[in-house]
Amino acid sequence: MAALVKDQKRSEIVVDVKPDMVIPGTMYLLKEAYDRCGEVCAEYAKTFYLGTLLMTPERRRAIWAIYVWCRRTDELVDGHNASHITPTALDRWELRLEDLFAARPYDMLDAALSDTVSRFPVDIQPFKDMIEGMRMDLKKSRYENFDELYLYCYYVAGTVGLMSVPVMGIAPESKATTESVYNAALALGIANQLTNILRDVGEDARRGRIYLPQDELADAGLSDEDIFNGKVTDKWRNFMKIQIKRARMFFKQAEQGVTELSQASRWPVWASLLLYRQILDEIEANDYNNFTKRAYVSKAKKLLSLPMAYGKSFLSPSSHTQSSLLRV
Ligand SMILES: CC(C)=CCC/C(C)=C/CC/C(C)=C/CC/C(C)=C/[C@@H]1[C@@H](COP(=O)(O)OP(=O)(O)O)[C@]1(C)CC/C=C(\C)CC/C=C(\C)CCC=C(C)C
Ligand SMILES: [Mn+2]
Repeated sequence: MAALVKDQKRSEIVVDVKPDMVIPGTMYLLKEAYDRCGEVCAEYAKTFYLGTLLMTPERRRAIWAIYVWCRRTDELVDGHNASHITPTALDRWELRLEDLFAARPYDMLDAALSDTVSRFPVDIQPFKDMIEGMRMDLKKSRYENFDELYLYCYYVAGTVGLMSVPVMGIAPESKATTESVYNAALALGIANQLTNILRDVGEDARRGRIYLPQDELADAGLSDEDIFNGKVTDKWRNFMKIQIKRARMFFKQAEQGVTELSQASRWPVWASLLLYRQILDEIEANDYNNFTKRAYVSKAKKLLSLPMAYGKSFLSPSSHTQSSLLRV
């Protein structure tokens, strides 16, 4: 959060940015705003930031602006001041979102996103839905079944995919339907969030939260108490195997869509997909102890993923002979 608040003074300068009208000084301020988003992104998500460097400059800075808005939204409920956050504060954050979509940004980071949404066909709904996910997080700490958990994952993570595709762009030569690409983007968000949840079981339990389907826990002969006790048993291992399998299924679903994105956008997406998916391998390598051991992908493995992602980014989009993703 320090990176977000570091330049509060400068943040008061940018108001009412009209993207295509050059008011003396405005372009400079906008550049500064985007640069700040890049810095935040580099600080919080180094590998992902590296990945964005291959994108076209306009797309790259737009993704940074979206990243920063998501990070700030998450910080509202997970950051240092989280205990003071009420649904009213989230309502105010949503009004601020509406203002920035109407070209009335509140601070410099909002100004960057305001400019982004004026340049790319980004819809406000996924942003509103992410705020809804944060509201859900404030009032709910258990999920009855996978449907309920899926909805939460859509709100806080699937939305990121929907926000990003209009910026990343679909390859002009792709024959895939727009709908299928959005579905893949949604699947990547869900896969990432399920992975997050499986990695953080212990950490979340210590905050009294269990983001696992209660009915599936019961089917596996497990209760909340077992999670709070944090003992790795065969019941737990079997339960985890099923959860990991499902997360991998969503990653698989996402894979086909990555190839349909514009060439320069594929690398960062492949990189994040490969990196995040490896967290699941690490949970297995930890013998499913996600209570006291944090699954962590080593720097060496991370580095190895980058050329692999780069290679995959040259796979061609679907041709007219591949039917499952066809654009109609
Ligand atoms: C066709 C196709 C596959 C297109 C690609 C679509 C795409 C770019 C999908 C991105 C999916 C993605 C990276 C989702 C993020 C999921 C995530 C980790 C959400 C986290 C939510 C809250 O969880 P929690 O509080 O439990 O987690 P922490 O303990 O706090 O970590 C989030 C933290 C919500 C906030 C999300 C972000 C800060 C990430 C935003 C990322 C982007 C805008 C960039 C996406 C671009 C790339 C290249 C991955
Ligand atoms: Mn969080």
